[in-house]
Amino acid sequence: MDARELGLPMQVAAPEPVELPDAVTIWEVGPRDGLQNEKQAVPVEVKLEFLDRLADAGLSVLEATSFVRPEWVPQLADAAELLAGLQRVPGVRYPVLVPNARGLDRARESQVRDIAIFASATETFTRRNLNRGLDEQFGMFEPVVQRAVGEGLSVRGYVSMCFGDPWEGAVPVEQVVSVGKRLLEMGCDQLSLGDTIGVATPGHVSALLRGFVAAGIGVDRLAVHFHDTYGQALSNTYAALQLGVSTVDSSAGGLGGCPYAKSATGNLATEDLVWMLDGLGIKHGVDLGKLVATSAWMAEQLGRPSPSRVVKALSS
Ligand SMILES: CC(C)(COP(=O)([O-])OP(=O)([O-])OC[C@H]1O[C@@H](n2cnc3c(N)ncnc32)[C@H](O)[C@@H]1OP(=O)([O-])[O-])[C@@H](O)C(=O)NCCC(=O)NCCSC(=O)C[C@@](C)(O)CC(=O)[O-]
Repeated sequence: MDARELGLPMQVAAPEPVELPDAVTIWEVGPRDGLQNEKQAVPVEVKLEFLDRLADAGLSVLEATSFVRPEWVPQLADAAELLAGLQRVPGVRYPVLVPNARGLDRARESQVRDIAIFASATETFTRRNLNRGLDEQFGMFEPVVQRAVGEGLSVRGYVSMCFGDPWEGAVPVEQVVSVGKRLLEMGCDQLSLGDTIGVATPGHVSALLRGFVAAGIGVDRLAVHFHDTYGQALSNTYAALQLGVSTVDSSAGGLGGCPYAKSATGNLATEDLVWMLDGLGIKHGVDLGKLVATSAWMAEQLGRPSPSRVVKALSS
């Protein structure tokens, strides 16, 4: 797909910078977003070692897997087996994706404490990813969120296609804010704003975040989730940090992609993020050496090199 035919990237002027946060929570999505699109089966033992090594490297939030319909994402069909074998490290959270009541039942059977629902800002992607219409998705999520909150779970709400959609082109800020607002009103405690196909640029990121703030939603409730298709993930993250966002999603070694958005490539690499945060003096709690060794090991398991610049630079 050539995003320029869709009017992307959208040109939005960058705003005045504000102070950067002192510390950032890295929401590591490698085990879930990173592996969900792998063609070859990844053995559950490899996934477990991946999770253990990421925890040992100091990551405190590890998005472990998804309790989606196994036919839709076969790579994560082993979710229950994975969580049964997981040695949970105290202080580390292991959120999972849950789309519906059946997913929540399965997650609860696996003693999950943190879940994430995943909405889309566009009609087409909602249909492709959830087999539901844009409005219909809320009817699916609402009982899940209500029950999860009632049972004391934390609930994150993803919003996909926040910037551009491969079928619909540029996505208006108001459309994204409206979807995000509904998820927060439902009871989600945090939103993760996804650039699913990696077409955003820093000015567009600022405009979206300002749109949320103007709607009364503080940046403390927002996380950002960038894919690196056009090489903008790190600059986009910097734009979000400038506006006070302090939760950033990334994937060890830059693994990733969405099986229902073919133009989605890997996520922002956690190593690249850590390198930048180190340079800015922002705390994150991660041991970069251990993380790079983990991604180099994972690249061997998958039989291809990591796309992360920092992994390449530090493991050669
Ligand atoms: C939402 C559904 C389930 C609808 O899928 P559906 O086919 O419409 O399912 P249904 O509701 O019609 O149910 C049909 C059958 O599936 C079963 N079923 C139904 N749900 C489940 C479940 N949870 N676990 C196990 N089984 C399930 C259900 O019990 C029933 O079984 P039957 O009664 O016929 O025997 C499907 O579309 C789905 O699983 N979609 C997930 C797609 C996905 O995981 N995409 C990737 C994640 S999103 C992403 O990566 C983006 C993100 C988050 O990273 C941010 C960004 O980058 O933007």
